[in-house]
Amino acid sequence: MSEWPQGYGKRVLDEVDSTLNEANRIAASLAGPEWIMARRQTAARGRRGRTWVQPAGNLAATLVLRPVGEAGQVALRSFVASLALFDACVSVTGRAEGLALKWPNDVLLNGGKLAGILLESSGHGTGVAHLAIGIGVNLADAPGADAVEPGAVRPVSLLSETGLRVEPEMFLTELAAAYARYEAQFETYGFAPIRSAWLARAARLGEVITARTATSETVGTFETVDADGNLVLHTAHGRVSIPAADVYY
Ligand SMILES: O=C(O)CCCC[C@@H]1SC[C@@H]2NC(=O)N[C@@H]21
Repeated sequence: MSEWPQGYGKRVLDEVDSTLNEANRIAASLAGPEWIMARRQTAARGRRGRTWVQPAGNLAATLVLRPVGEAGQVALRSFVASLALFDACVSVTGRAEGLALKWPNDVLLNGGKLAGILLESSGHGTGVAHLAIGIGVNLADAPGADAVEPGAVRPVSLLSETGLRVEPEMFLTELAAAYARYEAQFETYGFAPIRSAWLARAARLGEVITARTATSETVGTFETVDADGNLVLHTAHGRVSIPAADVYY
């Protein structure tokens, strides 16, 4: 069991609309990074405007930061957070087998979606005033397959896949400790080591995948993630670099 990381605050709420909303409300008053956890969310959101379903016993948390740097660099914390999530899963289960990262930042377990991340920021000019990293982990229960769109990875829970019951607050401590380690690495050495570590845990690297946006679909071999965090596919028309999309297998 890890120690709570120094320099990071924590607040635990019984109920809130969304920990991302709470992050927006308190960001200006914070002196340092703060984790907000909620046992229940009444209006949780996922990526691309989707609703996030949070059965009881699952983790819902948001980390609020005031990062230095321009927006593109700040957004790379999506990879920092997904690596931390991966490590927290290893800490609580004692094994990395079956775990993988799906671009841009989902954590998969046995091929199903165990956890998702949603980054939101408020900005001024090219900078970012605060960054909120919202994280949902299906610890106890996963929403039914009907809660996700056709073709999406099926949701799974840690309990159903491993038989392990992990309390949200205990998981949050592992997550916060892992995040603090990767954040320190990112601040000292930049994106390169984070990128390498992420690629070493990537799902479907070298395989044909589909990247979809609201207006386009690209099919190609998953070559790499570049130095800006873009998904790089080798397609019939050459190399394509994709900054934002949903990936389908
Ligand atoms: O679509 C995804 O995969 C991202 C899901 C992010 C869910 C988390 S739960 C805590 C935080 N609060 C929210 O309203 N959403 C994020």
